[in-house]
Amino acid sequence: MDEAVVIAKGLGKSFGGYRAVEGIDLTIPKGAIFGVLGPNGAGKTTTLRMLLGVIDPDSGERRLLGSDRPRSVAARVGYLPEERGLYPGMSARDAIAFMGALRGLPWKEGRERADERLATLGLAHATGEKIRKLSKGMAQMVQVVGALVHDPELIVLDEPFSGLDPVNQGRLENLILAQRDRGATIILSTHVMGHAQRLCDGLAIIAGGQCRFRGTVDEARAMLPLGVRYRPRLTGDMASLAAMLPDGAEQRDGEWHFNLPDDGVEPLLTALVAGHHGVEGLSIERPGLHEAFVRIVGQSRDERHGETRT
Ligand SMILES: Nc1ncnc2c1ncn2[C@@H]1O[C@H](COP(=O)(O)OP(=O)(O)OP(=O)(O)O)[C@@H](O)[C@H]1O
Repeated sequence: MDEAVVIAKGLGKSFGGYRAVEGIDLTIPKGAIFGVLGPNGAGKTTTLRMLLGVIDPDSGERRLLGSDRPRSVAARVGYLPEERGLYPGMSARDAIAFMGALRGLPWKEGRERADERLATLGLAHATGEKIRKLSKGMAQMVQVVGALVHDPELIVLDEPFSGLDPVNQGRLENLILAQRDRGATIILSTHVMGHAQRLCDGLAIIAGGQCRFRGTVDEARAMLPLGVRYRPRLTGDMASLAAMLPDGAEQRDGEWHFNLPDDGVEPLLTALVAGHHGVEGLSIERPGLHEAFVRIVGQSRDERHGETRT
């Protein structure tokens, strides 16, 4: 069996007296799209930087592509850092070729790939433009293409969707899926659950510097009970309607939302119909990753309540 592309055990890092990351364990198999999710300040970027060897952990160990010296395998890695930046005077084509050259790709090959890959993304018009003339989102797409131009085995994208319009977000999702299809492993950090739900084979949710969940999207969603959305046909006496619904039921936009009762929805429906509230709409749904994320992160906030940063 192939060794996992990334193995981290007990990674931790302090800045001054502040423990930004503590005890992160990760195993990311070859060919996976792996999401590192978490709210602002959770420790995502710090974790990615430790995995890549941009900074060293002060506790724990990591192996990247079989090496415990991540920088020694940098040519096999593509990295989009959180801080974006390209030379403004370069054309998009040359900026991409330059990033490839830094990772060992011959200049001519880099320029050819730049043209070809921007065209595949529907961005052929950008290739001869100077970076300073591109919009922020377009420059970011160029930087993503540059990070991948040498066909790395491992791709690490820190918040790759931030600042992109919906069309470019869709292009980037397709690009990430195409990279997995060619056999690359992708790690991406985000706090936008929609992207993670569509793309990720596995994920870690980090909050307060610690890993709060590791598993698949479906496993995260299965942590919450099924949800019911109920729209009454006749609203009538709201107090009597609300009294029939399970504890915690909330009304939003004319619909009631609550957890599926243990005995199912049938006894409740019978009571609602008998109580002259009727049923105009009813659905039973698995909660999304968004709800699971809010629950997991909320719990970790409650646990850390009262801690202060020194
Ligand atoms: N070089 C540094 N010096 C001091 N504190 C730092 C440094 N880098 C990160 N931190 C702190 O460590 C914590 C984690 O930061 P990090 O950037 O890893 O979070 P993040 O999850 O990537 O957040 P965001 O989603 O906002 O980018 C934060 O409290 C941050 O202020």
